[in-house]
Amino acid sequence: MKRKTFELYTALMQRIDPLGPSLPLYDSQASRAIEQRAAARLPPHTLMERAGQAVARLARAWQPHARAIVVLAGSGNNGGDGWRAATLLQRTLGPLGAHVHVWSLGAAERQPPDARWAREAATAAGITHGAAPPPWPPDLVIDALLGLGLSRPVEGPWARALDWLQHCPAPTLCVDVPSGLDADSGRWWAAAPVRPRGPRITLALLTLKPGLFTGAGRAACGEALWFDDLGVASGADDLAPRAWTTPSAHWPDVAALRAAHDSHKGARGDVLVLGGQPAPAGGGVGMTGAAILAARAALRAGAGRVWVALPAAASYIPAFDAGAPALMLRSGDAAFADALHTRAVVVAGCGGGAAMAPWLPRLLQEAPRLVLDADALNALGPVAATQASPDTIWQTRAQRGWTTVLTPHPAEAARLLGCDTAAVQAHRLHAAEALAQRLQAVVALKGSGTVVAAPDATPYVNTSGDGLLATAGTGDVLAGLIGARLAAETDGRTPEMEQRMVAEAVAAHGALAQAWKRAWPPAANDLIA
Ligand SMILES: NC(=O)C1=CN([C@@H]2O[C@H](COP(=O)(O)OP(=O)(O)OC[C@H]3O[C@@H](n4cnc5c(N)ncnc54)[C@H](OP(=O)(O)O)[C@@H]3O)[C@@H](O)[C@H]2O)[C@@H](O)CC1
Ligand SMILES: Nc1ncnc2c1ncn2[C@@H]1O[C@H](COP(=O)(O)OP(=O)(O)O)[C@@H](O)[C@H]1O
Repeated sequence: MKRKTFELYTALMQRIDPLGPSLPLYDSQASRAIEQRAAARLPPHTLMERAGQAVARLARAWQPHARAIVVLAGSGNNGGDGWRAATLLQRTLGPLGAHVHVWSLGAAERQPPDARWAREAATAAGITHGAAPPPWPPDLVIDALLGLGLSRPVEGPWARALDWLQHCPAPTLCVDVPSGLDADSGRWWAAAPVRPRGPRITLALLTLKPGLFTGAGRAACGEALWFDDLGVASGADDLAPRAWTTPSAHWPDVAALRAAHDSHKGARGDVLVLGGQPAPAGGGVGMTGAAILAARAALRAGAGRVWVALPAAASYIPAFDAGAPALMLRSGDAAFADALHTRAVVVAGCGGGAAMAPWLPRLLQEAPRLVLDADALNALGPVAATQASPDTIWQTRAQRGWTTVLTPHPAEAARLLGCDTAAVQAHRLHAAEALAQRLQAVVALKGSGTVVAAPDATPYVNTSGDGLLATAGTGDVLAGLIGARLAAETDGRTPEMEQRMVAEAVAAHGALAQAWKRAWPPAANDLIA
């Protein structure tokens, strides 16, 4: 398709840019409320007509040569969108020799009015349909089985249809929410993991939902996520978003650092990384590299001075890091005293093993700016799992206006919350918020679609990054970046600013993976080379 025609077909919709500006995300309850308000002021079926048109337009723009089209339509309004798109596609592509078949599931008599209208119009237009796929192989599939309405396991014929969808090699356009995905949480409700065989894109309708961006969301949506607000500007509504996507990664700001002619290394902010242990022969866990990665990341991101300290007193301290000679390597005690003196951000945990536990009380009581990662979080487990009462150290830190950031991956978050990893992954936003509230801290719950939560605040969901980050040490890099981001801001800060700064560092971390252009995947250190 010519570029101009593609642009014409997609003019009213937006391709979501993972590195783009912050966007509001609405859960299913708010989306339904926005829909009902809009429907009340529009002629009947307007939203479904617009939804059908949007799906048909994107389908034609994406797969202009498709002539054998299967639409999987469920029994709700998601299926209604599919029926409407089928009619519109048959109308425009039929004269060109195309055939559109609807594979419908669920009881027609239970369809909501809009969906019934769309189905009846389709059957009146002669669209072929049935309770099974057609005998011919499709060259385009439209998934309109389950959308906003899914919130329980998918079983029986629905599960078999999902299985067919996943194994189908044809390009698939998912309507609103990929079938099987929970729009609110990003939980995947089908038994087989999300692994579509063919190319896939998703078109979100009316609102962007948080589940599209976190947990299984990114994998389920496929290569691209498009958005059509159906002419209803949800931002103008008084309904609060459930979350925001992370702000675009304008940090580190190299131009600003260049322009700061009157600055000096002390003005850029200081970071101390307390972590790492030498090899097992030295009694440690052999993870000094983790601390070095965090420290190099902080340096690379513009921190003025970065120290590395090993937490175990008896540990051998390397003379210097040949890959980053600007790092200053010290003993834990000496470095911590310096860090307190200079108000450095202390990033604690990366590869610190069991040696982190004895440090924790001191860190929590004395370090005004603290990022707790990895082994520091593991050492916290029993502390965090108890309900916080007003006199806990967490409350005290918050009352003093001190900064506390935790960066758990899902298994670490599960240990802190006293549940299992699956429970965290099933409710990523809730899990991050619960921890943030309990510990009065900013919490970055890592994984696809990192959630950055803070007490009494709307969380951010990160849109940048991809599977390239699924390699050892990338979490240490993130901890260092967060340290540098916080260190750069020495003046007055509010909790909202701190949450935003952490979100910016998370977004910048993901952007590192997206900027990777070489044939071989990066190791963690390559991302900051
Ligand atoms: N509101 C909006 O923003 C707008 C909405 N629009 C569109 O409507 C969609 C929402 O439609 P919706 O509310 O009818 O829900 P939907 O996703 O079709 O699912 C409900 C159906 O699925 C069934 N079902 C559920 N779980 C199941 C399971 N595990 N296994 C089997 N069946 C299961 C459920 O059955 P039941 O629970 O009744 O047994 C019911 O029949 C939305 O995603 C968008 O595409 C746009 O047109 C305009 C703006
Ligand atoms: N599939 C993925 N998509 C996006 N980000 C990912 C993915 N896998 C891992 N990441 C990111 O990579 C980092 C891994 O951190 P972590 O699990 O702590 O690793 P390590 O402890 O080895 O450094 C986190 O920032 C996480 O969000």
